[in-house]
Order: sequence, then structure tokens, then C-alpha cells
Amino acid sequence: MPTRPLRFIAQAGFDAARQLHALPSSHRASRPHGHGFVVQVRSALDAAPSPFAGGEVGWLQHALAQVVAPLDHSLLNEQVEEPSDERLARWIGARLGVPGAAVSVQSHPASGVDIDEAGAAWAWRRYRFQSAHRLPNVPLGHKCGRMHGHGFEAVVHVRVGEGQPSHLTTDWLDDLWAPLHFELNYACLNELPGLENPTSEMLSRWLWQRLSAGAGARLRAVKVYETASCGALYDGATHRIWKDFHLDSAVRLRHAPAGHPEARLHGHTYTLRLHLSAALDELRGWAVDFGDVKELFKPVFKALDHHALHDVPGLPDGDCASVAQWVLSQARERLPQVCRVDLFETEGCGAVAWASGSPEPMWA
Ligand SMILES: Nc1nc2c(c(=O)[nH]1)N=C([C@H](O)[C@H](O)COP(=O)(O)OP(=O)(O)OP(=O)(O)O)CN2
Repeated sequence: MPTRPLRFIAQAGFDAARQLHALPSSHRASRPHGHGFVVQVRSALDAAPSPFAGGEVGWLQHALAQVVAPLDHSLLNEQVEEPSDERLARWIGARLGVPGAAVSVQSHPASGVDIDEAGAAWAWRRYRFQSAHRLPNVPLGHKCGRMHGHGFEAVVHVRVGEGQPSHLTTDWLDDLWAPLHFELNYACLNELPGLENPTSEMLSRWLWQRLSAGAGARLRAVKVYETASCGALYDGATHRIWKDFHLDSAVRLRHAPAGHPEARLHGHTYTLRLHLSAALDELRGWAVDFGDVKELFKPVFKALDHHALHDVPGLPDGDCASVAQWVLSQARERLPQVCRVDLFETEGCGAVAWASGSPEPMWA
């Protein structure tokens, strides 16, 4: 079992066709169809070689790209038996040669399957609804006290049914979601019983309560995206919120060998996600105000954005893992509720660090 509170993440994509014969012939996915698949792999890389300290993300990216290359522009059935998202993820994991790696496959922007380190399969589905709300208990003058609205997104994570094609889990979830869509879409959330104070935290808990009536123990987590850059997750016991930031920074990796592209001065538009975990403030209905997160994190953000990461005082190196760990320690000095930092240098490729001594985060 990996012990470091750190994971490396890499992503690759491929376009391919498939046909799922195990589904009923009336199911649309039983017909030949195609997708732009996105695959992500997550590992502590405890037992895998890395060419140099700081080169782990690049190494994982390369390894994954090699595994998925034969799938690109192919008929998946010729290589993978009954190539559902779940079976594809297991097929890729088996060929990657990284022991204990978690693999996820997204066949559509709104759905996918994650195979965790223990081999369990989890399906997720994204739903959208257009709603108005106001937060009645915010401090005077807070912008969210005014009636406003969002194109909300909810992502629901459930265990894939035992021995069941993962598509049928998705269909089952759609049926559970249908009455909620009817209530939430083109509605004012404050008017719904139980949502009088519709913060992201309260909404994720409300959705959990409503969905768990049908999903039972298979329900893993409900995430609510209030805007593209912030949201909340509820797992039946704890609340976690997140806020995203974008850093435009230069970098050169200290340990990359001469001639390696990462030894050269280059740059990225990084996506940095701060996760915070705290009990709800009963009056406000939130863990920490997203606005306060932005404000308190500003000095750390300013130390990195539009800077050369390898020159930032105190930062040992500019690779994603070093930066994520450094951000975690800096952020926790100002916001002790920060429990995890995700840093991506390109889409889906980066590192996740969490506080040592804290349990491994829920990966939903
Ligand atoms: N912990 C929470 N904090 C806040 C919530 C909430 O539900 N939980 N909600 C709000 C507001 O409703 C607001 O719409 C979102 O706030 P904010 O983070 O400021 O979102 P923006 O997308 O507008 O932020 P930018 O980063 O400036 O784009 C407030 N807080």
C-alpha cells in the first residue's frame, strides 16, 4: 500500500468505435457507435521507475500514451472483449504495468467509470440544471445575498452493479435523477422544501438525501458545481469544498537531464484546486466562504502566478508534486481547513498532495 500523501496523475485520449453486445438490443449502445475517450491514471509511483526526480508526471503520461495508442481510431471490440468503460479501464490498467494504479475512463463529458486502487468500479454521471438562488444568511452586502442564478452541475458517483454492464448503472442513475431534474431545473432553489438556504454544501447534502433513498449503499458522493471554479462534495458524512485558480508561470526542472524538454525554460497555465474540509457553519450553511478562500489564499497565489516557479524562495523544485506540497503547507498556515491540493500543468496531468497524517482523500 502506498504511504506517501501524494499521487501523480496523467491523462490521454483516443477516438474509437465500439458496440456493446451484452446490452439489450433496444439499448442505443448495443449499436455501433463512437466516442472521444479520455483516460486518466493515478498512482503514488512507489514501485515505478522515474527518469529523474520531478519527472514522474511526464513518465506516467508517456507510459499511458503508449498503452492507449493501439486503441486510437480502432474498433475496440477487436482488442477488448465487450469494451464497456469499466472493461476498458481494467484493460488499460492491466497493460500499464504500474502496480496499484487507479484508472478511469470517460466515454462522454457526462459519464465515466473509475477503477480504484483496490479494483472496485465506480460510475459517475454529470447532470445540469438552470436555477436561481440567494443565500439568506450571508453577511450584509455579500453578493450572494442577492437573487442570482447559475448553470449548476451535479456529479453523482455510485458503485457499479455487481456483474452488470456499467451502462446499466448509468441508466439506473438517470432514472433516479429524473424527478430531481424536474424539481431543480428552471426553478428557484430557495422555494424547495429543505433548500431554504441553498449553499453548495446544503444542496449537495439535499441531493445525497434524496438520491440515497433509491441508491442506498451504492451512493458514494454527490458533487455540486456552483460555478466552473467552485463547488462542494458530500459523502453522507463529511463536506468538502473546492476552489480553482489558474497560474500562468514559467518553470525549468532542476533534475531533468540536459537536453530533456523539461530542463529548458518553459511555461504552463496551471490549474490549481484547493480542497477544504470543515464542519458546516450552521447559520451560514457553508464550510468556508469561497470568497474568504480566495482572499486568504491571495498571498500564495501571488507568489506563484506570473513568476518562474524554480526561482520562488522556499520551493525545492518546479515540478507539480513539489509545488502542490509547497502550496499545501503555505495554504494551511492561512486556511487550516485546506486538506488537499491538486495541481495540473496540462489538462488532467499533474499531482495531488494532501496533509500527512490525514486519511487518503475520497477520489470522487
Ligand atoms: N462555501 C460556500 N461559499 C460560497 C457559496 C457556497 O455555496 N458555499 N456561495 C456563494 C455564492 O452563491 C457565489 O455565487 C459563488 O461565489 P464565488 O466563489 O465568489 O464564485 P465566482 O465564480 O463568482 O468567483 P470568481 O472566482 O470570482 O469567478 C459564495 N460563497
